[in-house]
Amino acid sequence: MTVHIGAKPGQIAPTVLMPGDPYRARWAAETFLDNPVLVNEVRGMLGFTGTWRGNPVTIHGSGMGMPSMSIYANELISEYGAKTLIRIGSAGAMQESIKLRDVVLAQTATSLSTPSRGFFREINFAPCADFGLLAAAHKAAADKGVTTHVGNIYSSDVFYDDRKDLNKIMTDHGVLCVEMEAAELYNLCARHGVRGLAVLTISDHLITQEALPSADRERSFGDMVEIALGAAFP
Ligand SMILES: O=P(O)(O)O[C@H]1O[C@H](CO)[C@@H](O)[C@H]1O
Ligand SMILES: O=c1cc[nH]c(=O)[nH]1
Repeated sequence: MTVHIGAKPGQIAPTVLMPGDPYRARWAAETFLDNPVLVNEVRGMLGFTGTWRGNPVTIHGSGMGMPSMSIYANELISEYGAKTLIRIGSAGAMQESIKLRDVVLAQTATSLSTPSRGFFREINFAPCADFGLLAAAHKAAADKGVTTHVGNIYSSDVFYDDRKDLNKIMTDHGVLCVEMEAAELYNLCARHGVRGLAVLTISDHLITQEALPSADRERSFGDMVEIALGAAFP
């Protein structure tokens, strides 16, 4: 057990899928895993371990924002030995060519800052996905007939951003979408020598202002979960 995770040693699988939303963790575990067992509920942050095609998998919430992701990723890696961490998150589209429910594979993640800022000091570190996972996710999506967008995303510290000029700069530089955790996940995976990837589903659109309801964000992003599982176990 750790400060934030109540699982016993051995109850967390080497492969962990991480939605921000703990209820998405429950839905994904109950929908896609065989024999899912609740292994954490400290602070209401749910984690489940089961199997997918015979492979052990944990699906554990990260909470919203990079500080929360940092707590769970650090404990999962350092205390439970997680080796592959795949964020399964929602995101806001920043390009007109990207539509609601499209899937984005985050090759790299731009940010204004991350919790690792102090650690890196003068280094402007470029957080990036594990290429093997990225390539496997791309293939898993293609095999399912799901079109993906692959590229740079924006990991923001704010959901309600009053700096609209920043969004335009991101859009003008080809950034695909905005979310709030991937950059720090990639920083931590690099630091600890483990594999990281973010597979995202577009839940709303910063240009068209379209948005899906919260129930859809919790329970309807199955393609993203199957792509993440297919990437982990190609
Ligand atoms: O749906 P999740 O995975 O939580 O991801 C996105 O949704 C939350 C904001 O609504 C942030 O955590 C953002 O990254
Ligand atoms: O962080 C996020 C997630 C979904 N949609 C957004 O606009 N921002």
